[in-house]
Amino acid sequence: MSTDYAASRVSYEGAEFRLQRNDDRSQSLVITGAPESLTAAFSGRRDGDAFVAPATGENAAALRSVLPWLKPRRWGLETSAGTGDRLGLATPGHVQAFKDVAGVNPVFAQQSTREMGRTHRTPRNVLDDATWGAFQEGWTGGVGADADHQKTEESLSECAEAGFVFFTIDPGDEMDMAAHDDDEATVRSKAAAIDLSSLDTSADDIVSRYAGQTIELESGPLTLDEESVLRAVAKAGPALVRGLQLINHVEGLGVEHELEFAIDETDKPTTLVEHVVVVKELQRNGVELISFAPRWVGQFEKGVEYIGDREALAKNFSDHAEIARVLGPYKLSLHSGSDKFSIYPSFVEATRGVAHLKTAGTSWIEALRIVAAHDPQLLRDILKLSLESFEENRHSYHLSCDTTRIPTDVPDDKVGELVTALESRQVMHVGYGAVLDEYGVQIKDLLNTHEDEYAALMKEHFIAHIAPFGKR
Ligand SMILES: O=C(O)[C@@H](O)[C@H](O)[C@H](O)C(=O)CO
Repeated sequence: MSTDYAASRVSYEGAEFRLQRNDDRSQSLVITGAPESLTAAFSGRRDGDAFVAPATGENAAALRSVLPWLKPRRWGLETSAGTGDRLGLATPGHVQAFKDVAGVNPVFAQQSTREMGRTHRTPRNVLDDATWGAFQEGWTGGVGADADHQKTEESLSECAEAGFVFFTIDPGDEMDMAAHDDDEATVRSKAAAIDLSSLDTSADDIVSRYAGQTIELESGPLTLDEESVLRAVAKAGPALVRGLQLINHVEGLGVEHELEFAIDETDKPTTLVEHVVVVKELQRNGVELISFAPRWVGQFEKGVEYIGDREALAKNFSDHAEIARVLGPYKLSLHSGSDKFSIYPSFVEATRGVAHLKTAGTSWIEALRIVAAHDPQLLRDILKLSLESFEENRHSYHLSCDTTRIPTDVPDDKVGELVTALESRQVMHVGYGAVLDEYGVQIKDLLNTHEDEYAALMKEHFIAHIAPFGKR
C-alpha cells in the first residue's frame, strides 16, 4: 500500500503532481490529468488516468523541466543559505525550516568536490536528491544550486552540465600564506616574481594602481599603503591568477551562473587591503562577483560554535561588509557556518542581510542522532571507524579536537551525547566518507525508516540556523 507525501501535491498547467512512498520504501511520482505531451518527458507507465514514474535521476531532471520552481536559479544579492546534504536525505527537513522562516532563499543542492569525492556522488546525484526532497515537501519558492569549493575546470564543467548555477571559485590552494607574515624584503621579492600577465598587470602596476589610494568607508577612510598592497600581491596574486582561469572557464561554458570567490579555507585572515586588491583586480578583468568568502578572524571549526573574540569578529564582519558595499555590492559568505549561532546576529547586522550562510556537515552529524537513538551500536561503530580514519579524514578541514578525550565505554542511553561532545562530534563530522563507505546502507535505511523523525530534527535545527537571517 503506497502512501502519499501530502505536502508534495501540486497542480500546474492543468495536471496534478504528487510523490508517494511505496511498500518497498521506494518513491514514485504520480501525475494525473496530464497530456501525453507532458508525461513524455518522464520515464514511467500509465496506470488508469495516472502516470507513475519512479523517483530516479532521469525523472528528477524531467520534473525540473516541467515545474519551473525546481530548476536552479540565481539568487543575486538576496539573502540566501546553503544546506549541503552529504546523505541525499536531508532536504525535506531543510524545506520545512525554510517554509517557517520568510526572507531566506534556499540552496538545497550544495556540495564541494571534496564532499562528492568522499561520498562518491556526482553533481547530478546531488541536484536530483535535492529536487526530490524539495518536491516531496511542496517547496515552490525557487531553489539555488552551489557547486562548492571548485578548484578545477573539469569539476566546474561537470557541475554546469548537471544544472548548477552558483559556482564557488576556490583558488585557496594557490595562496602564499607565508607572505602574510614575511618581512618586507621577502614580500617585495615574492610579489615581483609572480607572473600576473594573465591579469594584464604586474606587481608594479598593482602598486601604482592602488598604493596611496583611500577608500571612503562608512566607518572612515581605508588607506592602502604600499607594503600592504605588495603583501596582498605576494599572498593572493597566485590565487588571483588561478581564480581568473577558473572564472574564465565558467564564462566560456555559456551557462547561467553567478560567482563566489572563496579564500576562506586558509590559515590567516584576509586583510582589508587583500579584499580590496583581489576584488578590484577581478573587476578590472571583467568579473562580477555575487559573493565573496574571506577568511574571517578567529576559528571557524567544523560542526561547533565560533572560537575566538566575538567583538573582534563583529568588527571584522563590519569592515569587510563596508568594503563590499563600496566595491560591489556583493554578498559576504559565511563558510563552515554550521552551529555558530552566537555570531549570526552580528553577521546579519554587518552585512544588512546581503549575505550567504553556507552549511553542510551539520546535516550529516545531526543525522547520527537518529542513529544513536535507534541503533547505539552502529553509532559506536561509526565513531570507532571515524577515529581509525581520522588523520586522513581531517585533511583540509579546520578542527582542533583532542581525540584522547573521547570516552570509549558509553552506555546505550548516553551514546547520543557523542554527537554533541566537541571531540567526538568533530571526529564523526569529518568521518563521513569512510563511514558511508562502510555503513552507508545501514545509515540510509535507518534514516528512511525514521524519515519523519529526521525531517523534524532538521526542521528544528535549521530554523535555528536561518531564523537570524530571515524576516520572521
Ligand atoms: O565539507 C565541505 O567540503 C563543504 O561542506 C565546505 O565545508 C563548505 O564550503 C562549508 O563551509 C559548509 O559549512
